[in-house]
Amino acid sequence: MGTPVNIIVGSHVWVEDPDEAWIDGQVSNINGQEVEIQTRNDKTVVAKISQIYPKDMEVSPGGVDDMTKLSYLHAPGVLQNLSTRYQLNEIYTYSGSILIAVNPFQRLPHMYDDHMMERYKGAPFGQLSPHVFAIADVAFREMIYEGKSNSILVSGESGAGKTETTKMLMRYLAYLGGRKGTEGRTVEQQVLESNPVLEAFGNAKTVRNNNSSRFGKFVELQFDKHGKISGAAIRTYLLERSRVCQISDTERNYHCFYLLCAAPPEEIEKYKLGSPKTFRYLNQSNCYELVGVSDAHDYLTTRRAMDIVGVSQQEQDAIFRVVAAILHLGNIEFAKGIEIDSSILKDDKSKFHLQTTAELLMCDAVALEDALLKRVMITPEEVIKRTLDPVGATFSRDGLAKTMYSRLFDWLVDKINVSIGQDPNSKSLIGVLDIYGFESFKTNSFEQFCINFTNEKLQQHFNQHVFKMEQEEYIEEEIDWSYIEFVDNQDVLDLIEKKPGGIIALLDEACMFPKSTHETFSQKLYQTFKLHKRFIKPKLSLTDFTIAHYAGEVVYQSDQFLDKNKDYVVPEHQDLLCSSKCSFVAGLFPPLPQETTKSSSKTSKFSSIGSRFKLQLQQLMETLNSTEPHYIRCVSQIISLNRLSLRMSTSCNNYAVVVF
Ligand SMILES: Nc1ncnc2c1ncn2[C@@H]1O[C@H](COP(=O)(O)OP(=O)(O)OP(=O)(O)O)[C@@H](O)[C@H]1O
Repeated sequence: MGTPVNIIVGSHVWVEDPDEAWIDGQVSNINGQEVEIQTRNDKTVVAKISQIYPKDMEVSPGGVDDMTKLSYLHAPGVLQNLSTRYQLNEIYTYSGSILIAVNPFQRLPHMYDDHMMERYKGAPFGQLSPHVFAIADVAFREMIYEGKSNSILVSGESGAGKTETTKMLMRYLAYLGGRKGTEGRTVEQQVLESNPVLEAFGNAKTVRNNNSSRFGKFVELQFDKHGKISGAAIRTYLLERSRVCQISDTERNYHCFYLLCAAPPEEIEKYKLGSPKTFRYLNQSNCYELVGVSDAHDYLTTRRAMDIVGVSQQEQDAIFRVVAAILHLGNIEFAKGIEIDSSILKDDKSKFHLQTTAELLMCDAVALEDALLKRVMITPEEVIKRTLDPVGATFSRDGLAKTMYSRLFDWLVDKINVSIGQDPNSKSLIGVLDIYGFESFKTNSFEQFCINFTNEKLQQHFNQHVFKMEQEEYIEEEIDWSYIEFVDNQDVLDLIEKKPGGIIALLDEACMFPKSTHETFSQKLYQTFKLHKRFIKPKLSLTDFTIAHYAGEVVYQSDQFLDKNKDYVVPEHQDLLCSSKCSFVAGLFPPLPQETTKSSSKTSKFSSIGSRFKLQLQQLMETLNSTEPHYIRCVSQIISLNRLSLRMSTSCNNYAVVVF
């Protein structure tokens, strides 16, 4: 809705434009609720009066460094301000206490050098130009002077600059809380060096970003009573498992695969590797190299970073053995066997890759073949070996690759945490959250569902924070605050996570019931949420479903929801790797706890990715709720500024712009 000001003939206004999102012009005629505008590009546009916005003619040509200084707080005004500043290389702008960071897509070393850090150290907020260091500085000072834990939440869509921003925050906090002149591996050094390691194993090239993090991350820096970093913990969320086996063209698999293929010759020989083009898990896309990146160089950098975060040479060797094994595993192909629904290794090449996989994983080659091709079924009468057809065997192979990779990633995170060490006596912390932003693609699967669930949670946290700030401000000014509107998205959260009866609970139920399909699951959703105002059944599909999220409607394709939700390792794979002669590999597959009683039902044994993720999010929210939050919203480029949806908070000026 347009801002309620008097629009008359001659008023300067903003109106929507299909090319530029918003264009300015002058009102030339008013006819009831319809207004005619002569736009800057000499077009005549007719729009409803409620759809136009007054243009601030007094705003300085360089824009304002804080949106709350704008006369009119509306989407076109805010976007215009960001755009003006961006053209002057001012990538940071405040909106009250929130920082908006526009991705510069170029290195700006002078913005982040030691001199800059020194300038921002202790400077009152708002005294200097908006900057990521200023946010970190406030968090640090609040922690020191008020003894409070703080958190910095970095959000934005893929490629917007969250990870780069997070790195700057960590560097600045390490600068403030580091121990100068300390020899050896300090906590802050290890935290900073954990980046290249996690990026090698958790980042990949996507359509939008050459170095896209395919997991969420919360880094908790613990401080001692002198304000020095005394420990740290890294928590990661929901690594994209499907990428290990499936990539679309122009994208790449996880960086580590290409790094290893570019390793020094003796390692290539040791792991029997070759060009990435020869591996199925890599050659589904034609993209092998990244402009301006040397995989050979990054391999050595990753190795060095692993040294610093405390991964021993022996462990590094085992890690890359598993990475190589996954590549060889992906090259094992299957053909139909003689018996019905059975399969055999397709050819000699497949036999070679099976043999190599077994050697690298230090397990028995025949046992590996059996684990890929057969399933053991235990009935009350007997134990039956069932064979898998080639489709089933391929599915089994990919399942094994994904499980190995995600366990390897979790191992690395645990190792980094153990080696950095926690400070049990720390009284305060600063947490930095770098997590995937809201996603809505042409096809949206379980991953998007979880990502958007996360964003609903964070949005609620943000709403609650803004509401609290507004209340405090009103109380201070002795104004009745009972009429402040509280924007709430609890209804979407209930739809997703309510127990029983939410989508995650229904999905778990479907996964536990052997006869369920994505069709029956979708039917159950349609029945249950027939009247839910946030749930929509699309007219033309029998299995898709739409959720009306706070940031817009997203249509989800349910066909892989059941598979992707099952947190299940095939017992044959578990047994195979648990008995590997390599203690590292065996350690990734620790023996499962024995069933103690016969009555332990399916329900208690069943574990799902969705429910585990829900629990992780709950814990994250508890941590965030116990901290003083600060927000940074990253925006990918000026073009996406136009798409940026903005919502205005109802009252308080300081927190007036709610940016998604
Ligand atoms: N402050 C910055 N200075 C220079 N370059 C930047 C900055 N922020 C982002 N970039 C550039 O944009 C690219 C994408 O940024 P980044 O990886 O941080 O995005 P992201 O929001 O974390 O994306 P994803 O969600 O896909 O991981 C970086 O590789 C870098 O080239």
